[in-house]
Amino acid sequence: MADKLYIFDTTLRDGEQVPGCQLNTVEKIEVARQLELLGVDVIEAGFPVSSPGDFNSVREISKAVTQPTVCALTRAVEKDIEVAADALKYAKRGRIHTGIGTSDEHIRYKFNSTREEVLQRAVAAVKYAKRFVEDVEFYAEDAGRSDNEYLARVVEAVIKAGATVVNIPDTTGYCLPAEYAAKIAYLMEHVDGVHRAVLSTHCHNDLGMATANSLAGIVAGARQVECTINGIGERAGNTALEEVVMALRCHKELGIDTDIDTKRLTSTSRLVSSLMNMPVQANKAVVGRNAFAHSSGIHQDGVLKNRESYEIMNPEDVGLSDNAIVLTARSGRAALKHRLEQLGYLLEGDSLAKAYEKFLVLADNNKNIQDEDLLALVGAKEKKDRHIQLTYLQVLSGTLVPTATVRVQIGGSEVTATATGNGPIDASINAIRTIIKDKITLQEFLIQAMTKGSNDLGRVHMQLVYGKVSVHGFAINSDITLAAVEAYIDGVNKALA
Ligand SMILES: CC(=O)SCCNC(=O)CCNC(=O)[C@H](O)C(C)(C)COP(=O)(O)OP(=O)(O)OC[C@H]1O[C@@H](n2cnc3c(N)ncnc32)[C@H](O)[C@@H]1OP(=O)(O)O
Ligand SMILES: CC(C)C(=O)C(=O)O
Repeated sequence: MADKLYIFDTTLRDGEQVPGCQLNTVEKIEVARQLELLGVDVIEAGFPVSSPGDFNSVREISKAVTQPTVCALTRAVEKDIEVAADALKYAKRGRIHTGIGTSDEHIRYKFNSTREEVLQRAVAAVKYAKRFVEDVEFYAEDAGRSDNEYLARVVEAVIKAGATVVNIPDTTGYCLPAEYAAKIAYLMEHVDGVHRAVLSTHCHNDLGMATANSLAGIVAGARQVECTINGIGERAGNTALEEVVMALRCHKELGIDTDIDTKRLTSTSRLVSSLMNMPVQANKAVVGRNAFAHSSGIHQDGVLKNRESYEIMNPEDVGLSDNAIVLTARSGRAALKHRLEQLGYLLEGDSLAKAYEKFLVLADNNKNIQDEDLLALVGAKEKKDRHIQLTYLQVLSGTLVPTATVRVQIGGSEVTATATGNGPIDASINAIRTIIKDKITLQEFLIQAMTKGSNDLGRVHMQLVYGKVSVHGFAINSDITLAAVEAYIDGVNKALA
């Protein structure tokens, strides 16, 4: 049985500190609900004293989610703690996250204070927060640069004062993984009563080591990780939730796991990216556009022979339908053959070699090779020359028996058929089946919105089987019934050809 790592998501607090990423309450609730579905343990919903808007967001999120703990950030200041407690009033499980800087840089310059005074303020803040909630997390800001001996004294004192979780932030993203691991190990070893609280990591990415540092801290004994979706956060960002979660799934030998439903990682990443207007870089680990895209011939050949040749994660596990074989001038014959097969063209030997020669000329001059380019390359018939063409479609659907009337041009004459089904697409396909007598089975059917919004284009992909031939039909239309019928007819044409 793996040890549980608690996932503390701070997308709505530290992530939202990014300029331009501010969300309104409705948007924050949407993200919080998605985080709940994703299975995070704690949602840090905001810093209530900072503005009436943030106060309101924390209060509304407290009402909107039931499973995760809702957490509110404060300084080691009584007023902050009172306001946070008020904002958390409706939370089923509320946590106050209070703290103060413990590095000499913070103590000297930010607070013009002394180590002893800061220690006393830390203890007082935890004790004060305990008056309002049972679950109090303490953060030792800039712990990454804090002296370990002093840090251990602070951690011990706040645990004694009732802290349930103690956060050891590498606020400036300064630490090296071994250094951060040694810090957590030092605390695990030298703090009396350390097992009465959970140690937490909160690593920033200033040197690109946030995930590595978090994992190092986890291996050394921390059992909560503070992270954000897509790694957004102050400056260079925070630890990316998806990276830690998938690293632990890939490295089961560590014996540590989370309750995250990884199949929701991609959709959560896209939601946060679009609401926060923060594009995800194409090569971002786990959720970037290219994270499962293979574009060079040797890799494509390897993946087509066996996915595991170049993939350590299954794309389905992070919520993608499949990996992507992207055709470029660096692709080889295996990838071209594979894509053409998907389009319904089986090329071998000489014909594949000829098509590949033409493909390379095309790819050297075009960054994006479209399916239409490939079809032209193999001399596929234009749509208007296809054996079967749709000329008319009418569907009735709603609270009645879905019915479709379909008219097609087939071998020079027009034929009309009407059928019912359990929905408009089923009815339309049943009508086509009464016209085309050949036994063609629908193996797979996928409808995808191309971007978002109710006026979006729908892309339909159907896999059809005719005897031993398996073909793929595609179509795009803002009317998804029409797109489905066109995709079916596209597949039928390929199968019969
Ligand atoms: C590492 C982090 O991410 S911490 C979280 C960062 N997030 C934010 O700062 C967003 C929300 N912040 C705010 O809205 C405002 O800064 C407020 C409401 C908290 C404070 O606003 P102001 O009262 O105008 O203070 P201002 O922001 O100018 O300065 C911060 C003050 O808090 C003090 N302070 C900073 N951190 C702490 C702390 N953990 N505990 C106690 N006092 C602190 C500073 O020393 C400074 O005090 P001073 O004015 O006596 O020198
Ligand atoms: C407030 C704390 C947890 C923080 O964000 C940091 O230290 O980076």
